[in-house]
Amino acid sequence: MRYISTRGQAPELTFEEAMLTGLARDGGLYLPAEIPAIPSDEIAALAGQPYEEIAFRVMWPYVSGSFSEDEFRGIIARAYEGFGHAARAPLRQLDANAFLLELFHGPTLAFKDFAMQLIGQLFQTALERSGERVTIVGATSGDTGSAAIEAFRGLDNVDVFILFPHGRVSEVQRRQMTTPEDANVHALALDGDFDDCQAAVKAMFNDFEFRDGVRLAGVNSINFARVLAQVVYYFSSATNLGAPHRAVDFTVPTGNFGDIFAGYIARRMGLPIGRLVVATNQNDILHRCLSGQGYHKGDTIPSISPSMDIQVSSNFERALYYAYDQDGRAVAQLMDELKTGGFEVSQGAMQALRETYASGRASETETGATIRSTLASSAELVCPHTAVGLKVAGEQARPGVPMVTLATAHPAKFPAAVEEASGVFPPLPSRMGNLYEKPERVHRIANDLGAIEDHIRGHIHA
Ligand SMILES: Cc1ncc(COP(=O)(O)O)c(C=O)c1O
Ligand SMILES: N[C@@H](CCOP(=O)(O)O)C(=O)O
Repeated sequence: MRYISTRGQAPELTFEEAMLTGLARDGGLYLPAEIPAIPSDEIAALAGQPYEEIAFRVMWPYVSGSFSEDEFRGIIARAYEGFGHAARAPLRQLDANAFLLELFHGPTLAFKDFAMQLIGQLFQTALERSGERVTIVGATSGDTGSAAIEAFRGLDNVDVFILFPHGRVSEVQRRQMTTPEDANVHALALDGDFDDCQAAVKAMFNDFEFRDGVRLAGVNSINFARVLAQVVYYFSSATNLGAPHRAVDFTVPTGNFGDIFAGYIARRMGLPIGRLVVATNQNDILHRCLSGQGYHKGDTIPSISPSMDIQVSSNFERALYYAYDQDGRAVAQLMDELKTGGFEVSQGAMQALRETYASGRASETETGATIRSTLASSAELVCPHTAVGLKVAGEQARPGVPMVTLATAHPAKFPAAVEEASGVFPPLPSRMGNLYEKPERVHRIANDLGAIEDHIRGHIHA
């Protein structure tokens, strides 16, 4: 399997090379040159299999040139052994056709663990083989950072630097990033918002001297391995609900578009997903775009679902690549226009997007009301991101078609917002230990590329 850039101007890579490379050298995002299809009978045979077996069968065609079968089975086993639920991604029924896919049983209580635990193992295997070391730099609005730190802390051949927006993540998210004692973990609180953090990471990748000098690697969803790991739970949940013999719809609380794009890949592989519904909070640039208003950046407004407070939705570039018939030049042109504020989507591309994606938004009031109403109707306390999804799923549900909403984080990651909405304080699961009592270690940093690069160069420990 070869991997190509959405902008068409970077070298083609293997899976392992693309995984260790992060952003393509033309600024684009890597994608498999072809998306392998799984025949219907093989999809049917996934029903009832352990999560790890489904993960192997779904991902194997993408990675087989880079890892042996035994290696990859071992990687998957180690990635998910620490999850707090035997099913890894259990489905919970809310009513006749409404389901929650619980993706928060991993070590940091968010869906990011599904991919990050896996790529932690993939990186270790690849780096031990090559004897190389890398510097991981990531941007987070809260969950990617904690999951990345958990997956890479303590490794000798990796330093992990995480940029998060100062004052704009929840206390639990911040503590998950600032309390690990490992010398290779570096939490950086940036004076700016998530988009500033993400722009800084992309700028570091585009500074080739810095990039090559520190052997930069990325674990944001610019890394296709992140997206690939998330394809698996679409298969595990849909086959549990009767796929491939019937279609299933999904609603995905969306910010950087990685999670919902994984659903698109699953659909292209043959999983009968009817609709993929993008659910946004009040930072609704994606909903506006999918409603035909173009993609135009505004100010990011802090919300009670902070992990989705995003304007530049990184993986939307991958969706545009397919909507524009895999025309890298057209994508590069749109991304150039985005630098100065935004772009219009052509009629043909808009039609292609609408064939796959529907969308909706939830205001702050609606998010809080959904946390309350879900608790009342289903005795289920949900996090604000999941509540955004449930509100939109309620509007988009179709008679007779199961609608699965992705429960992307545990409510205990956002206790203040959940308690204010519901009157119930969500306690941290006991496996999180004494997170609230541990000392924090964090470096506050200006939104200045030179200062960030200098800090990173000066703090690589290996
Ligand atoms: C809890 C939570 N829900 C939803 C999202 C949005 O996911 P994506 O960025 O893949 O669209 C995020 C951030 O990634 C998140 O942390
Ligand atoms: N919501 C994310 C933002 C980064 O997204 P990623 O999927 O590209 O890593 C977060 O929690 O950090």
